Amino acid sequence: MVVQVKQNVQSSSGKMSDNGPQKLEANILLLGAENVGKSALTVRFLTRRFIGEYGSIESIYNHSDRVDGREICFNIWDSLYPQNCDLHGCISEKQLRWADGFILVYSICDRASFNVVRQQVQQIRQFKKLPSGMDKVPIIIVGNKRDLQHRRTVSSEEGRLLAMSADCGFFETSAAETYHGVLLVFHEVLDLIREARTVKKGVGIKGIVRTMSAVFGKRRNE
Ligand SMILES: Nc1nc2c(ncn2[C@@H]2O[C@H](COP(=O)(O)OP(=O)(O)OP(=O)(O)O)[C@@H](O)[C@H]2O)c(=O)[nH]1
Repeated sequence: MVVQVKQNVQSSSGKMSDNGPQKLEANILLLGAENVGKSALTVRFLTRRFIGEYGSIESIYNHSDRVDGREICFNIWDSLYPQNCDLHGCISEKQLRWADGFILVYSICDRASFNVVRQQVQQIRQFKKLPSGMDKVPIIIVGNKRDLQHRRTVSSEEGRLLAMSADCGFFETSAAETYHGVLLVFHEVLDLIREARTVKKGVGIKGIVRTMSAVFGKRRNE
């Protein structure tokens, strides 16, 4: 598999890290069947543009931006759906290891692509090894090509139900029509990654509950 690395604005190590309050680095993997708009969503997010044709090249893009006053380095892997699937289904072990968060894309006009997303959610939930302390992998499901309502074969309801049942975020959008909708998708996956990392560090809700229990428990024993 050839993965082309494109430097966009600033380079990075490709590994999720949190270097103090200034910089957060997040690896985001786009998955889904062929032709659903993975590249269109990625390019829209990176350049604000929809250029129509993207070719079939697998790329990892590095892009730095400020979100909520904090510098974020996005590493975005725009994948190709493989011809042959391996032990872990159609997501490689390398991809599973690399990603901090996943965007699973289908086309609202292509039921087969919706079924691919259904399988890929299961594969991620089954095979992605969670770093200790993290309780779930951040996943967003995206129904793309919302502008093609007249060709719709997957209802919004079905998309939402799948996302709910698999505990994922859900958006319907159109890479062709809206930059803002696409921005929301990437910011949401970033939020989920940040949340997961906070829980991992033990300062999330569970961590606070544990700390309070420890304090009050100790007082009771004094
Ligand atoms: N109408 C419409 N067309 C779209 C949209 N997003 C992508 N397309 C078109 O769908 C086709 C496939 O888009 P890509 O972004 O190359 O899809 P992909 O999932 O990266 O495809 P592979 O590289 O084969 O994996 C292109 O002709 C795009 O112009 C959208 O939101 N609306």
